[in-house]
Amino acid sequence: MPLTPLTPALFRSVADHTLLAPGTTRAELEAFLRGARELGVARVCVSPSALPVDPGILAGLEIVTVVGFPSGAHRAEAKAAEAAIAVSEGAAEIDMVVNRALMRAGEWEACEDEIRAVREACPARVLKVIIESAALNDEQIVGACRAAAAAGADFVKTSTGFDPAGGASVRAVRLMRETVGEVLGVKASGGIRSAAAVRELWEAGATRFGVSATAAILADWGAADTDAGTGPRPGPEAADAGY
Ligand SMILES: O=C[C@H](O)COP(=O)(O)O
Repeated sequence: MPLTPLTPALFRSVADHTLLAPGTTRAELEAFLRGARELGVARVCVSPSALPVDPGILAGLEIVTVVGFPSGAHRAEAKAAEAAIAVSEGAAEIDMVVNRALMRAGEWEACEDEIRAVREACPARVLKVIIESAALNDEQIVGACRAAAAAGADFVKTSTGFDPAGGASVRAVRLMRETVGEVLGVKASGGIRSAAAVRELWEAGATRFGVSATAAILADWGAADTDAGTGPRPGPEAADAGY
């Protein structure tokens, strides 16, 4: 099947517009959410402590949050509890960081158990598994993707954006896509700063993007000349249509 061209409108429907900076104040969060509405994105990714968000301020934006973030070195029960609380406070999607020690040691059963514990804590929500691909070798990336699929995750995600090893790469996205086939989504995140980078990652198999530089990316795209700003936000069907 030919790849759907990634337009700015489609990008807005598959971008998780992100603010995960430690120390973000309530006023900064509100400014970020106002900016998200102006950008016309469908979804925002914020820290769990930012929840719940006043629906008046949220104005229909979907909430993605993170658990075990950013190190992943938390107990599985703690990650599951974080996910359950986030769901009760309005999160539509959960991005969990997997225990890196398990992936580096090839302890795939334990890795799968950890992901399943979070899966069971948020059964009706989209679950993404952050594997911090820049810190793993190919064999570890493949193992982590298989564990995520076996545990019932919806997406594998390249990076937290906070690891010195780096963020999303075309190579990792391609390997992750090859491993999960069309069954899971692949979220590219961390260090994505230009429209060209987004398009390259899309062509490599990414179907979702975690980006804090959303405004700069859209400006870079020349989106102001197309449908930026106050245009209609893509409906849920755009996000559900295999992206
Ligand atoms: O999960 C999303 C990442 O934290 C975003 O990273 P970024 O700030 O480099 O775009």
